[in-house]
Amino acid sequence: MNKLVIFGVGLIGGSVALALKQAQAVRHIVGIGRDGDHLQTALELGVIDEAQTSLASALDQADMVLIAAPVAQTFSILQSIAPHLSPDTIVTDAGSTKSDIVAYAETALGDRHHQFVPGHPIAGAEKSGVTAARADLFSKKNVVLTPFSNTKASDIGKVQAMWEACGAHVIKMTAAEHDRIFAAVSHLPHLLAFALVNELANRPNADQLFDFAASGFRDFSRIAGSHPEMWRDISLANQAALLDEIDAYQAQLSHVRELLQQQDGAGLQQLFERASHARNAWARHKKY
Ligand SMILES: NC(=O)c1ccc[n+]([C@@H]2O[C@H](COP(=O)([O-])OP(=O)(O)OC[C@H]3O[C@@H](n4cnc5c(N)ncnc54)[C@H](O)[C@@H]3O)[C@@H](O)[C@H]2O)c1
Ligand SMILES: O=C(O)C(=O)C[C@]1(C(=O)O)C=C[C@@H](O)C=C1
Repeated sequence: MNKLVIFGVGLIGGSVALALKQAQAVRHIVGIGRDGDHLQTALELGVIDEAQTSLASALDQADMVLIAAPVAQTFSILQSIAPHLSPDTIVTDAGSTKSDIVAYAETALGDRHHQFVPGHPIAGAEKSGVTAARADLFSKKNVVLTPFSNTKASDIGKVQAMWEACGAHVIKMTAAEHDRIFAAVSHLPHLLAFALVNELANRPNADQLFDFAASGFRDFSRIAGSHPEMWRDISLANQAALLDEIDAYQAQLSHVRELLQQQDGAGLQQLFERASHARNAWARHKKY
């Protein structure tokens, strides 16, 4: 690829840039950001080749545009690029939700929405910003694409090739299926971690509790250190699926509470065995 434009050069946008540079899969990367200082850091670190404030200059001769900003920013970013978008430029994104993004693309790009290929790399961290970016972040990780039915196969193929150059494996599904899956295995776990840490932090003896918290707490709560704006946007965008997951989790928690209240050791053991077996099987298979 000759020219890539990245909106949001943070953890994800920066890691894509580093991975593509390492693979020598791009000649020139232009960054556009909300915060000039962050973009300057990205330039100084050599993550991007050019920091731009002019959308017309940035989009001129661009092969691809990657939107890697919090998902609620996507609509205004798409609206701002629409007047400068040439028919040969492919637009994609890295947002953690997809039904909202698909709707944004249809509204903001109108009959040119087929130029947009929605995407989501299933890799990340609780750290944010370009200083946390890594060239190997997507190595052997999944990337989900939820393409429109009227997008050219060759355009989808270019986005797939971009992620494969980052070392990722690409899978396609519908946006609705994507949002249901990630509500269960990503969005709910983040909400639970935020809720637990918030509840403990509000207690009068929070300092004492955190002093004694060890590796169990560390592993459960790591993702509560994640970016608040990013997770606010994800939660609101995937509200319906997330509410269903909260209900299912609350029912399970009530069941555990009942077993405990009844001193039902056999019931608790059976539940813990099932969960432990499933978790260990996942870990063996995934090797994360
Ligand atoms: N962090 C993860 O684990 C992870 C994983 C997969 C996907 N994602 C998704 O990737 C996107 C980026 O997440 P991140 O972790 O890189 O966040 P980040 O905070 O590290 O980076 C986001 C960048 O976007 C910039 N930005 C915000 N609004 C903007 C706007 N209107 N125009 C241009 N730039 C803007 C911010 O200044 C920041 O530099 C989010 O949509 C998130 O849902 C995150
Ligand atoms: O490793 C982490 O910190 C993550 O939260 C990464 C994680 C995930 O839930 O697995 C978070 C959100 C993204 O959309 C994709 C990946």
